[in-house]
Amino acid sequence: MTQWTPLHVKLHRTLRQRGLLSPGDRILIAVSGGQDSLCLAQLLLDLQPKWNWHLAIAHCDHQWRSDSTPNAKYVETLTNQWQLPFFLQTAGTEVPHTEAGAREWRYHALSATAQREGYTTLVTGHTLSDRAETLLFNLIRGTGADGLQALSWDRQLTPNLRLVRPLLEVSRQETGRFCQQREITIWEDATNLDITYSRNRIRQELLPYLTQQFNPGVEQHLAQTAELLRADVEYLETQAGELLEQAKSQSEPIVKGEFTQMTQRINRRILETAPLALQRRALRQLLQQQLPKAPNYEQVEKMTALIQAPNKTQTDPFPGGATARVEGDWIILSPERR
Ligand SMILES: Nc1ncnc2c1ncn2[C@@H]1O[C@H](COP(=O)(O)OP(=O)(O)OP(=O)(O)O)[C@@H](O)[C@H]1O
Repeated sequence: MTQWTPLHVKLHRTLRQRGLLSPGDRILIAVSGGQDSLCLAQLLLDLQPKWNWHLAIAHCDHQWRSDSTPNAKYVETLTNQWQLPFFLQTAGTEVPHTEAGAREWRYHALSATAQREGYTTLVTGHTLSDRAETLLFNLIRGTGADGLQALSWDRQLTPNLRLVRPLLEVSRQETGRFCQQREITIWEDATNLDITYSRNRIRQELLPYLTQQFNPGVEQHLAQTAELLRADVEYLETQAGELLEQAKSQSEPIVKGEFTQMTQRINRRILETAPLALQRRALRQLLQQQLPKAPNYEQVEKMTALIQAPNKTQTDPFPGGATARVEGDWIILSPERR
């Protein structure tokens, strides 16, 4: 059996303490060929005899880079050496050549493979370094605590499939060192070096600058901040959900075409007594439930202002045409302008 390193011990402990994986789980590992996901695959393989998992590897070929086919072949060869099942998904021409478009297709393809092949957990190689970068990226674009806590340990993707990120306490430096020690060849993704992407500039320029000029532990500290915010956000979201339920009264269904849309009546007097943080979150949850697109900062602020606004105040239409207005003690959100 492979000699356990401190990294094996750390991962084993994280998995147990956080209840991320269970013995006997059927786990699909998303492997790009980069150092993080290769490190994850090798670590899980080393831990497998203790946990009795059923492991398999999935790779998504975006057909985007000129080396994408040999990249996929390389992951397949390694998988064969590891004697694990291998699943490849190749993108068609319809997949947009943007980071966001590629990501969306990838999660969709990975989920579809997992469900088809009967895997109940999908794991990715996101690290502490990704968490720090995501926090900075979202901070610069403007976000509340929700954006800063980005990258959770686990999330239900569908009723039968959970996404788990076991390496969120491991840095990119550690995954690099591990691959070197184990002599695992890393497939270098040339687009990672392209600093025209803001994410790469954060990785290549901003974080090294902050580390040298401000604090050598900045990456770790940012990741810890993300972890603290995660628990805060979870708590606040639960409280806001309860507040919203209290403030909601009868809903009046309106039949419109083949769709049934809801007019929501929200009691302002109940919202008024709650702290501003919960008022905002409760109304954002309401807008999320009712609008076709996630509401932005201004839209949530407009709704929140209605709590104290004079009677008959009305908002401009939200995307999709819904408007909100004040009637006495109530905020009324209706699917269309009156
Ligand atoms: N082509 C791929 N095939 C399979 N898995 C992949 C692929 N690309 C990325 N992954 C998985 O996603 C993890 C994160 O990769 P990366 O940071 O490049 O993506 P990202 O777009 O920033 O991810 P996310 O949007 O989910 O934060 C990898 O460690 C790996 O597990």
